[in-house]
Amino acid sequence: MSLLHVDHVSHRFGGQLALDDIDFRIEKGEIVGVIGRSGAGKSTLLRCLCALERPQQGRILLENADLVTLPERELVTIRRKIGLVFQHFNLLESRNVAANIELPLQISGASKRERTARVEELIELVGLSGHAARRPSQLSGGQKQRVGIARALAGNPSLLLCDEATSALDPETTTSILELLRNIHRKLGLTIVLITHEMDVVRRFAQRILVLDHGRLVEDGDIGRLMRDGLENPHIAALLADIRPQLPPLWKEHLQSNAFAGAETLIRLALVADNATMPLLSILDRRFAVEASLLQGGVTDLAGSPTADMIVRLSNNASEEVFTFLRDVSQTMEVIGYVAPNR
Ligand SMILES: Nc1ncnc2c1ncn2[C@@H]1O[C@H](COP(=O)(O)OP(=O)(O)OP(=O)(O)O)[C@@H](O)[C@H]1O
Repeated sequence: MSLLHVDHVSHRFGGQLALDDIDFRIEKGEIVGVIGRSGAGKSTLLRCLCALERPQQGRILLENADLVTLPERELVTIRRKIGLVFQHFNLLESRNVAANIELPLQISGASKRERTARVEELIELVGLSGHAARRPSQLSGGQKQRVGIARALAGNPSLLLCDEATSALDPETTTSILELLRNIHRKLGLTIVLITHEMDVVRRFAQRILVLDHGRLVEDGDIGRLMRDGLENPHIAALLADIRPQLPPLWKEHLQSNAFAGAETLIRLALVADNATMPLLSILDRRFAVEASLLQGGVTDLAGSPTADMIVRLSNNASEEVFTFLRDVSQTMEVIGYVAPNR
């Protein structure tokens, strides 16, 4: 039995199909990233997963209980199996750190002794020892999110759902929160679903990725495989666009979209799998006598595999044979434009 089975779920707002026949399973202990651009359906899916929205079609089975058909009073119990971590933390300023973490335990009727012991344990788990008496306003964004995570874990959920949990944080704090989530996963074997629009977060954290696009599930697979094919897969490449090398502004100014006599060509290409580490520039020089210079990019690590992603300038003697070779080694090779020589 899967921990979660989203079984052919569709949901419409008026004429707008927000979720279109979404179907996937999540097994216990998985770390899954759900990614999509704005309007892809991420929030709607999240709301359905925590039974805040009932989809019009399909089933959502959490440990075999169908969130779509359960009566409201039974949903209260089921919702306790889901820990929610929010983008903007949603902490109560009237309560200190310990009391914020304690809140769900109070609501579920745990005894004072149980609550105190659990809160102490959670404060240590999220690295906030010594901060129990502080108010949210006395904490940094990263510390607030640690409180949010501790509160989400208070009731020992089966599933931790993180809704853009790092989107309000700076890159360094994002890294520390992802490390914390990874540690928690290791220690507790918890199942974590991270819903985000940030590909960089997903590629660093998740084991598996689900890509939503216009309400449809367009990719579902092992992150290593998808990242290795990533730049050659249109859905993944579009999501990676933000973290791909960009042409420096100085070059953009002089870029022309049509070729002209004597023009040099600027190309963007990604080399994946075995091609990632090929000495491309020296091959172009030796085999084709084309002078190629790297303007931006290099070899990066995508889910543990080297991937070269770069913008390259080719001298004006690059023939059709050269472009055929480049398309052969990189399916994503594209001409960005043309510049006058000696720029
Ligand atoms: N309450 C609503 N009423 C009408 N349409 C809605 C409602 N909520 C979402 N939609 C529509 O459903 C589609 C999916 O929206 P959703 O908010 O789930 O996307 P998202 O991926 O979370 O986007 P974002 O990253 O911008 O939050 C969008 O076209 C949106 O306009």
